[in-house]
Amino acid sequence: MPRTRSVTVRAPAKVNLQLSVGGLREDGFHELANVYLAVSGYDEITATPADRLSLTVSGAGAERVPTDESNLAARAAMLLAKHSGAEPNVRIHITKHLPVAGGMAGGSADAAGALVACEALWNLGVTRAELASLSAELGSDVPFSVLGGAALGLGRGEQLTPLDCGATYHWVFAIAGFGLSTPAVYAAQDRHRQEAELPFTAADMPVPQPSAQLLDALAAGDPQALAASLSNDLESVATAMQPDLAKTLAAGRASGALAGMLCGTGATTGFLAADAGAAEHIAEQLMASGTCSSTLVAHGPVPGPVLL
Ligand SMILES: C[C@@](CO)(OP(=O)(O)O)[C@H](O)COP(=O)(O)OP(=O)(O)OC[C@H]1O[C@@H](n2ccc(N)nc2=O)[C@H](O)[C@@H]1O
Ligand SMILES: Nc1ncnc2c1ncn2[C@@H]1O[C@H](COP(=O)(O)OP(=O)(O)O)[C@@H](O)[C@H]1O
Repeated sequence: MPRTRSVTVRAPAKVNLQLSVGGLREDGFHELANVYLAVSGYDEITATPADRLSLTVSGAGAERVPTDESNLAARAAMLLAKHSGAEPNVRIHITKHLPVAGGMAGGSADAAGALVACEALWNLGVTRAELASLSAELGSDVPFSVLGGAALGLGRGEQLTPLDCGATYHWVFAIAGFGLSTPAVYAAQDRHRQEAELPFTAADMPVPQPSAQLLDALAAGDPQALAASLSNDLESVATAMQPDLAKTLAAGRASGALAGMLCGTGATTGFLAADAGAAEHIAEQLMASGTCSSTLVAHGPVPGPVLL
């Protein structure tokens, strides 16, 4: 029996511990070796029975999120309804806390949250693994947002293998006052490779591989070793597009972070801290530096979307 009352889910952000970008494929996506970690910053997604599909958004950056059928959460509800033969008769409300176009997979979190909320509302008995596999058509990051935890993502990021984490890792995220478009950053990386006369197509480049050093450090629960293994191939091109990011990275590193890096395609920067106390200190220093608009102190791994 479908539920008659609202279902609310909180859905986490992600950080990429390794983002190795291989060649451009004919379908317009890049081959990746993408190591994901779900972290404790969340959007909330509420699904309420209704006589048609509708969507509203509130919270930070809500004015930059579409409320029509292009919203990833609305697309998720339509996809699940089609898959299960249900009618997408649901009112979805998203409360944004995650940065929009921030490289933390906020939109993917909203899609994952909508899938989990609608699955519960319509009482479909679809497993989390099925939701993850279904969700790949919504976006490359959405399957990870459905599963959470830590995982290696191959292909365009959607082919997931769960990873062991030997510890909870503490992070500070510096939210920028601007966003960066994911396709624009990937395209800038391709242009850079072409201008440098480097190979840039999947036909001419090897498939990127996960770093054994990173996976060992992650499993060992050693933040110092993890810090030494973090990498993001898109950091230099994104920093060239938004030079202010270099100032934020410098400020976080100077305040005692074990490492600082761009989150995905940005514009958020992430700083790994030795422990929870160090994370609070780094967040204070980052705000005092004036190089970001806000900070998020978070830890990971955390599970995927959870019913509240
Ligand atoms: C860079 C990453 C790292 O996790 O995250 P963000 O920084 O955006 O959060 C992802 O690759 C983003 O995944 P996602 O945001 O789901 O992207 P999608 O909707 O699948 O694709 C949007 C566009 O990004 C580019 N794209 C995406 C994934 C990929 N492997 N190669 C690409 O070239 C393509 O131009 C594509 O049209
Ligand atoms: N539910 C959603 N939340 C945020 N952005 C969304 C959503 N649905 C669609 N979008 C669009 O996707 C773009 C990327 O959003 P987001 O997922 O926040 O960033 P990123 O891909 O950098 O992690 C936004 O600029 C917005 O236009």
